[in-house]
Amino acid sequence: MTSAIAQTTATFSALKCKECGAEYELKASHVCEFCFGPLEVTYDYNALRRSVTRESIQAGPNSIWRYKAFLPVATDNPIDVGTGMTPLVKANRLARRLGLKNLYIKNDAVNMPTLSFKDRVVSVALTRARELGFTTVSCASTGNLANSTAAIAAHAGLDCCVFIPADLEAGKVLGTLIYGPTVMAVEGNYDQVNRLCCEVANTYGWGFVNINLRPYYSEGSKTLGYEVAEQLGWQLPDHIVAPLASGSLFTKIYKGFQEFVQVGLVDEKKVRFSGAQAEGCSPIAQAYREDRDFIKPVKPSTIAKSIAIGNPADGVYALDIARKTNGNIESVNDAEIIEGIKLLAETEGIFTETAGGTTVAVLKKLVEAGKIDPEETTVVYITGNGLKTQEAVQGYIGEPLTIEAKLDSFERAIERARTLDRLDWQPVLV
Ligand SMILES: Cc1ncc(COP(=O)(O)O)c(C=O)c1O
Ligand SMILES: N[C@@H](CCOP(=O)(O)O)C(=O)O
Repeated sequence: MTSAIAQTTATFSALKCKECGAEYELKASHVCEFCFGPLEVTYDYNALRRSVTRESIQAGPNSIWRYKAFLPVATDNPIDVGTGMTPLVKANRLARRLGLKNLYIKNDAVNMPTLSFKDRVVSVALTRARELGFTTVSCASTGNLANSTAAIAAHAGLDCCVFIPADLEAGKVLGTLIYGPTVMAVEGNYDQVNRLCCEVANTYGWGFVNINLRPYYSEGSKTLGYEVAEQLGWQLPDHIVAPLASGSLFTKIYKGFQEFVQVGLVDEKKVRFSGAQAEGCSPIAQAYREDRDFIKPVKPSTIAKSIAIGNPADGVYALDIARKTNGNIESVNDAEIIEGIKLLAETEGIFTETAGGTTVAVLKKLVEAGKIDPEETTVVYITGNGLKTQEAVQGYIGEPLTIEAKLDSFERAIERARTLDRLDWQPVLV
């Protein structure tokens, strides 16, 4: 079996406004000149139907690039740092705890190279940036995107300058600086960082992955839909639960499923889409609850900093998908987010960051409210790694028991652990 990237003629043809349908050439641009709607890449699905099969995908590399025909890059040598094809874990212990039967975790906490789903979108964006002739790349980030942009730019030999809010977690800041980019820590929240970056993008000839390259960048998230379909044996799940910040990830998983149906790789199915937000930044959940079809921007205040976007670019599209698929959008508070992180770690051995804690906590809330059928095949998207947001659980997970290097010290500690309720299992003696 070869793992070569299939030589394909480009199947993407234009940028199209999601609102008014105006078409544009494939340049670095993200907003419609007529109605200010977002631009999206269009594909020739008839050509894809003729040229792509399950077998041709499986013969491709063990990375997102096995789906290259569905991604907006022309080169046969994309930047491949092993991104994608992360495990789809059958989460039996978590399922039992919640009273579900068919629960899966799509684990992007172990994505390469920087342990979040952002490696997918950045691999696509920087490949496209190179094609469009950019030598400097940039982003407005809540942390994970900065990690990813810096790492993949380093690999590709691109100059890099990233913008983050100044109050990010240490792991996120260090996880960017290590790759040697220029890091601008902006005094302000993500929405202010993003506004500044829009101005910088108008002044400097840089490729901003989530601004002027956004139509290409966002397509990378479709691979989270494709992989789940392939890993479930070329079937769609019944229900997915995913975190929402800008709403882009959510809408692109939906687009990924739809495209696989459209080209005949999977059978049609109505997948329910449920979204998760932190209560301290839940503009989409609020609109959902209040039955509004517009988003009122909010000022974020939550430990879930990676998803703290108060003015979500794709919020209305995420809202629409949740409604039309009979899904839900829920929010949880910071204490529930911490419990969500612990629950996933203790049942499945997966340490997620605050975005994942939010998603697991929302899953629990939806199950308790009877909004997830125990029989449904449900996939929960875990999008980032807990090692980057250790501050969030500090003080909530106990301390190690310090002992002398002597057997009796150990045995006293075992007794102490039992009385402190820190040992709920019986040590086996020889
Ligand atoms: C770990 C993590 N999960 C989820 C999201 C949400 O993605 P989106 O902004 O596409 O909704 C982000 C960033 O926004 C993130 O960093
Ligand atoms: N959460 C992102 C920042 C925003 O990304 P976008 O896709 O919503 O533009 C990050 O990890 O930095």
